[in-house]
Amino acid sequence: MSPLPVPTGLQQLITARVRSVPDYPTPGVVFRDITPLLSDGTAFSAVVGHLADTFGGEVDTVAGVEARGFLLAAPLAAVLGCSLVAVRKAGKLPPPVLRTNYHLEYGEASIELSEGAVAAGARVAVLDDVLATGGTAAATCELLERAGATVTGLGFLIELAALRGREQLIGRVVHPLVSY
Ligand SMILES: O=P(O)(O)OC[C@H]1O[C@H](OP(=O)(O)OP(=O)(O)O)[C@H](O)[C@@H]1O
Ligand SMILES: Nc1ncnc2[nH]cnc12
Repeated sequence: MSPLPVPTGLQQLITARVRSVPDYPTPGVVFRDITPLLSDGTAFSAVVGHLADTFGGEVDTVAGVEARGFLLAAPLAAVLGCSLVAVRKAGKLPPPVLRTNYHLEYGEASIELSEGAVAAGARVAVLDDVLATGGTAAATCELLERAGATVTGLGFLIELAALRGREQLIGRVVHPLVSY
């Protein structure tokens, strides 16, 4: 698939509604807070609409990464009429699960996927708010592929380009709506 160009007006809407918080959650990190965007129904609807235009007809399932990825994946799955899969932080899903460990910009974590949550052969869009180092997204792809799914593409509200997350996603379709 080839992602649609993001209209300049939509990019401006997003950047105007993402709050940058220095030194959170640890010194040196600039945290990109999407809650002002979520508070603006028009902007949020435009974001989901663009993602639907991008992934519509190309996927059977939308996978959201806990927690902020759920906020994008759930409305997208509903608009597309696709199934929704939750990729969760370790310990939140009942067994049996597939699990993997990964590194974050500000720590380490493990994520899990319920066995049987995604159909073998399903075409999946992975959704998250931020692509930073790419550890979360790469780990999510690994879990989905271990489950037998195909990752058609990954959608992000924000790419933090300096953290070079795309290097973890070489060969994949990566579609951020804005890049910082
Ligand atoms: O590209 P990476 O370096 O892996 O970072 C990106 C991930 O970090 C954030 O999640 P976080 O783990 O902070 O969890 P949250 O959504 O529950 O706040 C963000 O929502 C992405 O999932
Ligand atoms: N700087 C950042 N802001 C928001 N979410 C993040 N996830 C990883 N890095 C982040």
